[in-house]
Amino acid sequence: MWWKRISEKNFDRIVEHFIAEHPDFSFKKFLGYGSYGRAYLIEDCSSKKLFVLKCLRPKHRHHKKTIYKFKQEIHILQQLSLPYVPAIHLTGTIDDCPFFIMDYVNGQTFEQLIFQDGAKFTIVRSLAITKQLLEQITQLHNHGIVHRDLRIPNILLVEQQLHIIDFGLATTYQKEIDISTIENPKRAANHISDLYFVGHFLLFLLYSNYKPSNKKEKAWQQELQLPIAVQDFLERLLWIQEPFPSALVALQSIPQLADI
Ligand SMILES: Nc1ncnc2c1ncn2[C@@H]1O[C@H](COP(=O)(O)OP(=O)(O)OP(=O)(O)O)[C@@H](O)[C@H]1O
Repeated sequence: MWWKRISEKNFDRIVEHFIAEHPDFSFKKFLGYGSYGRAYLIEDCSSKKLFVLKCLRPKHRHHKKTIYKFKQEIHILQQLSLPYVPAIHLTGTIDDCPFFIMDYVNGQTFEQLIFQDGAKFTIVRSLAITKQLLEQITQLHNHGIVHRDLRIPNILLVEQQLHIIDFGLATTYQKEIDISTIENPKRAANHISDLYFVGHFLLFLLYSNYKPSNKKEKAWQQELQLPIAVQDFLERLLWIQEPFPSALVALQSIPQLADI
């Protein structure tokens, strides 16, 4: 019956069964879940290539707004054809829940690198990584898409190359937004949102190398004691100072070695 609630565990079994019945794929494991979706690792039986099946969580399967958002993620990924964004290979529904199959990004998220592996990023390395991210974001914006969720679990490193996943909050780039009307930079449908997230991403990288000298927490400007060019750059990303007018200008404004 349509109103019957399926537990997430039962749903995992339904997905596993669906994959087992599919002639092309085999089920490997459950990867994780977010607020909208559950993700599973699957393998193409002939090429042995790994893919991710992302499915709407069953508790949302009758929520029109959530289904719309989920389908928008599919639509956005279908529009993009970029080497650092997973391509979509198949879409469909499992027990009334929409799903899609995309490339598996076989790397580590920056959340894993920093908090599990204890990776430390110097200022120079942090800026080099941020430069790569800004190059990708500039391209995304040129394709008319804003990601709006560029957090450390959604950015992965694969052999020194960054990859971006989870386009669940992405939207089309709106050119005509008056910046003075933006109340929440995280939700803005233009560069302001992604640059704000890049600012936080860069702070995570820089804090990986920070050793607190006393227990009292201070503002990042006092704790990190960054070269002024880096602090100014961060403050513009975070909209503490005048924001950059585009991701391209932010990219062109990355502090150079001589400024550090
Ligand atoms: N293309 C992918 N390649 C590798 N891992 C992925 C991929 N897509 C998702 N994952 C992993 O699967 C897990 C669940 O991802 P999913 O995007 O469903 O949820 P989420 O990131 O927590 O966010 P949301 O709340 O936006 O749905 C996460 O651990 C994520 O790293």
